[in-house]
Amino acid sequence: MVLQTIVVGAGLAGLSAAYELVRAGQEVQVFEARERLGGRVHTVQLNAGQYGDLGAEFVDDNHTALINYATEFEIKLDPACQFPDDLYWYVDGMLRNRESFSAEKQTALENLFEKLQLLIEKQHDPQQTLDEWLETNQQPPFAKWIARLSARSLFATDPELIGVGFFAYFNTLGGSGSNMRLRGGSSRLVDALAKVLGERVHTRTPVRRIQQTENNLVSVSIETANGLVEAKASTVIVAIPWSVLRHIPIVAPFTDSQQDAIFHLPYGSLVKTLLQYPYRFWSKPNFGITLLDAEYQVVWEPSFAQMGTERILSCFSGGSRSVELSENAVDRAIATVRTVYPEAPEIVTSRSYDWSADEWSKGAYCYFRPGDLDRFNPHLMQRAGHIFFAGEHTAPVEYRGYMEGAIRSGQRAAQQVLESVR
Ligand SMILES: Cc1cc2nc3c(=O)[nH]c(=O)nc-3n(C[C@H](O)[C@H](O)[C@H](O)COP(=O)(O)OP(=O)(O)OC[C@H]3O[C@@H](n4cnc5c(N)ncnc54)[C@H](O)[C@@H]3O)c2cc1C
Repeated sequence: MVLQTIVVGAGLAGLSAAYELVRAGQEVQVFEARERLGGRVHTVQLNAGQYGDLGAEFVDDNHTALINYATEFEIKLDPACQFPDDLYWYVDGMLRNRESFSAEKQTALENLFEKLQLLIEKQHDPQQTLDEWLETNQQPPFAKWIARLSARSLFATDPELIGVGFFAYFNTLGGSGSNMRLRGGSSRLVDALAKVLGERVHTRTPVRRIQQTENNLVSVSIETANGLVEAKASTVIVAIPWSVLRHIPIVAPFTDSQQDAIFHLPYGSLVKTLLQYPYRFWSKPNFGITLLDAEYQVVWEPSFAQMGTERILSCFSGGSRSVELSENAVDRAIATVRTVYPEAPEIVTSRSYDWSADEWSKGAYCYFRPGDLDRFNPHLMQRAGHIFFAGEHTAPVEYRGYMEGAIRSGQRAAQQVLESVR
């Protein structure tokens, strides 16, 4: 039997693609390697009915595709952090927000972002890493410190690796600074999409090989409880990270540039650790987002709008520092929180996840090295024969590394499939 469309991967990209195709009256089957759905969206339950997200969590107010789905599925969005008011830095042993910096530091920050803006207005993708640019442009030490910290905390990579063009471009984008969270956790959206798709979604079915055959069908080898099964489809949407795809044999009419991108698109490293405390031990009702130059570079409170006296802190470690945490991740997160709040009590419970060590994501999300925007970007969302691509890495640059990017890419891939069969 020949299926209409096979979707590989049930993260938000694959599920959105399948959902849009089903809405358009197409037949779809989704194959997911893990036992659970959602991929890098992973809500977990903690004590006392509270929950946290080990993967994606924040929704910007310009993430309209996600907000539209949330409205459609009647999932409420709670306010989270508001930028820049809720942003704090732990500098010289003190918590500071932007207003409490000295005039000299404020000017250094303003100049940094102005110079980055000017840089990309002149050159699309300069051949320098963020670190090289900071040094050659003789930025003051405070500006360098903030920029390096931002690379780790936003892009999950090191300033010695990320291209200054991508860093600058991304920093000039974004919503108004008003952030939200899906009430009940990000997995609620995954569950809502999966509910509509029903039995079309299959878990514990890793795809081991993809091949476009001579008769223009795509043959997909799927591992099942009963062994390897071959399925054939007219079109396939591959919605898995390319950090994983590069390890799967795939035969398709790729261009050299597409192959280059599949094999070399880099992914950041990220450990996210949730610490649940018995009570709130900070003075402000809203913990805000605190950036610090430690093993974890960002700490915030995801339980702000949740019931109960327990409070959760999310700790985020990006780049090479996250790789060094290994099995001590929870202890290191506790120590990081105590750097800022020495009075922090013993935790009630914790959950931690290393996304680089995860077999089905092999990294956090993609980033671009110097020159990568020009080298990879034009090829990421192109089809190869009857094989189409979705996933945050194939979204418009401003939505990369976001749930919004995953959803938009899934919707775009579904549209490409529909146009191809018309
Ligand atoms: C720690 C962390 C924090 C984040 N924070 C935010 C945030 O606050 N806000 C935000 O918007 N975004 C955030 N993101 C990014 C967001 O999670 C991703 O951009 C988005 O979820 C990616 O969705 P996707 O569908 O492209 O990929 P994935 O979610 O990775 O889905 C791919 C799916 O394919 C499956 N798969 C892989 N290989 C195979 C195979 N061979 N066969 C079958 N299935 C396979 C995987 O198991 C997975 O389920 C965060 C990411 C991480 C890791």
